[in-house]
Amino acid sequence: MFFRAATRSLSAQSRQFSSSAARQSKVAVLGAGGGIGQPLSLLLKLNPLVTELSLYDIRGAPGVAADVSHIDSKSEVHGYPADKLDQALEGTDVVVIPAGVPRKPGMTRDDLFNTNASIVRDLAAAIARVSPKAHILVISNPVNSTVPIVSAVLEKAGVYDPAHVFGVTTLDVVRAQRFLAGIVGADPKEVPVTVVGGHSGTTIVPLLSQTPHGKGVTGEAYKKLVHRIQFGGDEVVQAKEGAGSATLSMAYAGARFTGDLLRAINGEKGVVTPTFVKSPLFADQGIDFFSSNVELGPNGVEKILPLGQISAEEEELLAASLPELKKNIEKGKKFVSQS
Ligand SMILES: NC(=O)c1ccc[n+]([C@@H]2O[C@H](COP(=O)([O-])OP(=O)(O)OC[C@H]3O[C@@H](n4cnc5c(N)ncnc54)[C@H](O)[C@@H]3O)[C@@H](O)[C@H]2O)c1
Ligand SMILES: O=C(O)C[C@H](O)C(=O)O
Repeated sequence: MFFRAATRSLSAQSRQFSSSAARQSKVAVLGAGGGIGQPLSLLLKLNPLVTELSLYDIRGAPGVAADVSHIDSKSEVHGYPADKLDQALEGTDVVVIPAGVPRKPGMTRDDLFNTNASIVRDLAAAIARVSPKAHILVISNPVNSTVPIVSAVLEKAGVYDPAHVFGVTTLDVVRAQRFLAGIVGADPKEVPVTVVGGHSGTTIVPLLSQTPHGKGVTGEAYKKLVHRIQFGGDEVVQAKEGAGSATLSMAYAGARFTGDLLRAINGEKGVVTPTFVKSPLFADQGIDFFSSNVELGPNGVEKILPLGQISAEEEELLAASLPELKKNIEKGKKFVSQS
């Protein structure tokens, strides 16, 4: 039931809600002019649960908005240039942040920290001031650090609600399902995979043993599959040869997670998907942000689900992920405390 909800396709979401009365949901995209921002804005325009779309970027958002606004779905679209961030955020229920620089070959996500940390910090400060009750979906890398940055900025401003801040790790789930399906010859929708931990290299931990198809992949094939899921982002970065990282698959993943949240906000029960949130699961080890299956509800994070039974190999992957995750989280927190 949980997995079915988490893996529902965008078109299924649209079909389900196109005829039912939904509440008003204003969604803002910060970084809407970029490689992810543009197709993400397109996909959000197609979601009937989005009633107003607010597109902001320091470059090009009014043009993207004019273009997307001609699509014959119901929502209103407005574009805002660099000096109109506050207007873009006014009255938003959900803010999705793909603003920031992407990797080039040879870089790690952490190499983006110096540029993206201040971008995300400043956007979070504006959200804290203008729309403090909004749900914030962070795509900008390094997610393991940018989510703690957003959280710390909101905390400093006295408006932090941990149930409203999410790191979007859906692309790891999308990849895990696609790659596993390719190996076992199944439809990706039928091979749901929970991916936990963080969103970079070895902090990405797929729990393949929890699915019948995943359990059947062993030995060298298992090792190769785990590596491909953990380093799928590098595959795209290398193939794009310096022109950026995943944009189209990320737009799909971002729209899927936003759609999941909007369905939960609209009262649908049993919407469960992995996301990187403030979490008690490893807090006793000083890791207070972690991605795991989360049940979403009208107020965002409804319930953080335990990892469940995992294999000895997954125990090892998890143990290997925690020190890096802890370092990334602390780096984000320190950046805000020293700002
Ligand atoms: N979470 C994930 O799974 C995931 C997947 C892919 C990419 N990413 C990350 O998403 C980010 C964006 O990637 P991209 O390929 O779209 O990059 P891009 O360079 O194509 O687009 C980024 C956009 O952000 C805008 N921007 C920069 N500073 C801004 C600010 N202060 N306010 C508003 N907009 C601003 C730029 O003008 C640009 O249009 C990168 O950090 C990338 O690493 C995350
Ligand atoms: O790999 C990247 O830098 C972008 C993104 O985090 C991804 O997983 O594709």
